[in-house]
Amino acid sequence: MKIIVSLGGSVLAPRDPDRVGAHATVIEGLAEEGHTVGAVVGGGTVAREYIHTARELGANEIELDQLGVDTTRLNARLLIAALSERAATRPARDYETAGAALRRGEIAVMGGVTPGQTTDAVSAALAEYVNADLLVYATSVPGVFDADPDENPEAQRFERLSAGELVDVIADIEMTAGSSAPVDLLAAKIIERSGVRTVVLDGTDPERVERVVNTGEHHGTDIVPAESDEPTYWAMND
Ligand SMILES: Nc1ncnc2c1ncn2[C@@H]1O[C@H](COP(=O)(O)OP(=O)(O)O)[C@@H](O)[C@H]1O
Ligand SMILES: O=c1ccn([C@@H]2O[C@H](COP(=O)(O)OP(=O)(O)O)[C@@H](O)[C@H]2O)c(=O)[nH]1
Repeated sequence: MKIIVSLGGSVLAPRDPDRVGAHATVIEGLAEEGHTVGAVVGGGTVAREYIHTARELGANEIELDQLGVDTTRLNARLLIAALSERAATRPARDYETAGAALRRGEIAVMGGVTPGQTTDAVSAALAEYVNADLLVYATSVPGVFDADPDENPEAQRFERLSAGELVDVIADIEMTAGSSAPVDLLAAKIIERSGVRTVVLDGTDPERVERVVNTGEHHGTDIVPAESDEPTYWAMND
């Protein structure tokens, strides 16, 4: 299968070499099993530290986003450092470069691409560009909820959402540089138009990524194409 894995910066914990190494081991394992694998790495706490400081200094949101992009590329280099020579030697800065690496049988690694989005959108765009079979968001919560679970203990996790429903859920989440969301709005729209099979799961344990790829099993949120005849969260709760 052709798989794009979006590694949330909060999950990669760049100051923890064991965590970075564990994610690299899973990605390498998938490649060794014959899968074509691309990884996109987020900015995490380091990005947010830079963004917070620069915001205090009066930088605008585009300047802050660019700081975030640069930080995601540093984190991407950390993942590359943990991967074997199967991986491209530097983070791809555009989708053509990443796609060419995948065609050569390499593990492509990306960070951010441009201001006004997050690496969630990079992951969705790369998945669409290479016609991926599966897009996995390894984030810091077990899926998409009807409210921020870190703020609302009553938040309910969606087992399944259509891509259109995902857009509706994400649309109200504030988007400033460094803001948090399980999937950003542009990513949700790209997932909707491309119909790429998508799963949002808690990637703290990298083995969950391997399991969803090889068995389809997970305890996160399935984002299914609109025409899916299986009931989604709202249908079940009418
Ligand atoms: N509706 C929601 N469903 C799930 N998580 C949400 C939602 N709204 C906000 N969040 C927040 O989004 C965070 C995940 O986004 P983010 O911090 O960008 O993680 P990552 O590093 O994986 O990209 C969660 O920790 C959660 O607090
Ligand atoms: O293509 C991109 C990727 C990232 N970012 C900026 O970098 C920050 C960190 O990226 P991301 O949110 O994906 O990191 P994570 O949430 O995974 O830590 C984002 O909030 C944006 O401000 C951006 O502007 N364009």
